[in-house]
Amino acid sequence: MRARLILEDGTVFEGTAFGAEGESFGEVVFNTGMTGYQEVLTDPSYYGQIVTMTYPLIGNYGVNIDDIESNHPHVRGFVVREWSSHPSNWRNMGSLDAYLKTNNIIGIQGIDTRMLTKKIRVKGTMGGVITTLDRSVEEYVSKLNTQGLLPRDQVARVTTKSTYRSPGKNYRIVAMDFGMKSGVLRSLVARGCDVTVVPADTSAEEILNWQPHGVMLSNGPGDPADLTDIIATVRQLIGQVPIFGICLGHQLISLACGARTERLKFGHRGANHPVKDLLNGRCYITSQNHGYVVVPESLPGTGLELTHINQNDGSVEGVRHTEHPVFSVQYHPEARPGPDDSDYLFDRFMEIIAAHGEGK
Ligand SMILES: NC(=O)CC[C@H](N)C(=O)O
Repeated sequence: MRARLILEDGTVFEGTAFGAEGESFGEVVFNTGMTGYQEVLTDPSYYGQIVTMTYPLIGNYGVNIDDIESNHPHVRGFVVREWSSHPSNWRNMGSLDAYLKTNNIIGIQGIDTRMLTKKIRVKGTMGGVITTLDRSVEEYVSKLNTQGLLPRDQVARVTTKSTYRSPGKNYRIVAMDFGMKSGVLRSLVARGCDVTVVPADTSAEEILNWQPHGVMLSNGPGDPADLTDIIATVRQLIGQVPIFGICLGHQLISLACGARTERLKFGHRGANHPVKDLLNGRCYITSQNHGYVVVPESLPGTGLELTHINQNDGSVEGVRHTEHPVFSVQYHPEARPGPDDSDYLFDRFMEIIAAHGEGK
């Protein structure tokens, strides 16, 4: 069946449908990972986005029940050069096509994903629609240019509805779930932590009532500056308890301290972004998925100092507080998908908690 991807600037890509049928609007972004498509599909940070994979063959190892980062896919659409109809892997439990159909995600394949990616790189992230319907291009373009593409309450839509706990014998951690990948929870559980996962609108008072040794601020979708209530909560927590922020969590810490965030032209999404840790001088290959970034010029006077920089574009990849046990990174130390190079940051969190306990 014919499918089209139409961008807000009027560009039309003709391909064939895979996954579900119909039409789906979203923000068109690209991910450069060669593998990890199931983790990408299920990462709640991609809520509202149509994701293009730049690697030309996707689906070749099928899908399974382990490589998921949440209960179901969150992308609005999936774009590939070619999907593999004959997946082969010892863990394979089904095809990508069937998985997308089951989860009602519309896909398009057979388009020039290289041209699409170059267009996004030049013009920046754009709105788009994948459709198998016969509506006119003009109709779609006018809709894309007039309607607000993404809701502003994305975090409220993907956060846990109720508090849950993963018991452990090590430190008590409260994780604020803004659309948390399960990899974050797994990395804490792997260190024996007793983790209580709370909804995004939980107050600082409620969080401190759990008497946590540390608070984890998770990744999540959308523009961090929209989350004024959560920023106020984070501000109240700083100085009370050790805090580690990942991606959206990092942006919220920065905003809570008075720094600013801005939208990147086309974002960082992939599994091989080089980041330098200024504290140990080493470069790490990191897993990334973000469209916003902390403005470096806004850091002075906030109490935050730069700890990590992106080696490709020099952007802010990590900060720490100079007075309080608070630190954060813009990328994904939990990997999934991507390299485990930055796993040591969870150990750093444990060390910071231990040092904080001794100082009391
Ligand atoms: N993975 C994330 O937490 C993404 C954070 C934020 N939504 C951004 O796009 O920058």
